[in-house]
Amino acid sequence: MLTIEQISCGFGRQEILHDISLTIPEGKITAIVGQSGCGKTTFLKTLNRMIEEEGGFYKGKIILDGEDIKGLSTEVLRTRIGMVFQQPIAFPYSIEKNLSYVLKYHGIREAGEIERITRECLQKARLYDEIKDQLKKSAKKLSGGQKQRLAIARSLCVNPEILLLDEPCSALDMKNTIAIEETLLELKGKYTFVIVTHNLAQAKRIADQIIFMDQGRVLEVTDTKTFFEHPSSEPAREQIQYM
Ligand SMILES: Nc1ncnc2c1ncn2[C@@H]1O[C@H](COP(=O)(O)OP(=O)(O)OP(=O)(O)O)[C@@H](O)[C@H]1O
Repeated sequence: MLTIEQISCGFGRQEILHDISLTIPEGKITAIVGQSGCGKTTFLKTLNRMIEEEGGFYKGKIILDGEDIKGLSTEVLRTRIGMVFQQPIAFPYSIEKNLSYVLKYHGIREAGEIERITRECLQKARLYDEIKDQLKKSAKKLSGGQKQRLAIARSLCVNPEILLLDEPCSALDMKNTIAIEETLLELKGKYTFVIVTHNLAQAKRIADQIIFMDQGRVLEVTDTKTFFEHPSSEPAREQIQYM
């Protein structure tokens, strides 16, 4: 569903990622792994054209359902390809309003409909049961793990096809990490997830496909079992050895 054809990208005159071609399968979890600085986040930011907002560029084609994403407005693209960041973002509103303002922005005005989607997305992100009596309270009071699940719920409420997640668990404890992993496992099929993680064990637990990057290049794109049992590149073998 998302095809990447000969992508190179970078900042200023410096090319950071070189000649990447691969496919992100629909309804699966793809994990992007590789050493710090190899370009994982840059690759993720290219997929929804955030790289250009940060003064970067990309060459090549990114095809979403047969259509070059350059033909889509940024607003439509970000609705279809959502993003969750490493540092959880909770806006300084109530928990409820963190989602409802996004829905209103997208033209949903009917109170019952807003309430239904808000509840459904908080449930999908495994947050609803914990906070259902505090929906009017400030989202700033949530814990880091709850904020990250709120960010996931907010991304889901515009019904994206793909959700990009950049190290979503790196600041979280094991309990919250597991809640997020279970959320992704439960929702795959309905959504396509692409997750950057420095945690190989996490990639092994949840991913269907692994993209292994090294120094701005993709060295392996393979199913998770093959990657961990028979890595084909020396850098991947080295990293797996130290898991
Ligand atoms: N906005 C930017 N301007 C210039 N160079 C950048 C920018 N963002 C990233 N880079 C460079 O791109 C390279 C890849 O960085 P990136 O953050 O994509 O790697 P990463 O694999 O995600 O690293 P980490 O695992 O540490 O988060 C680095 O050399 C970095 O300095």
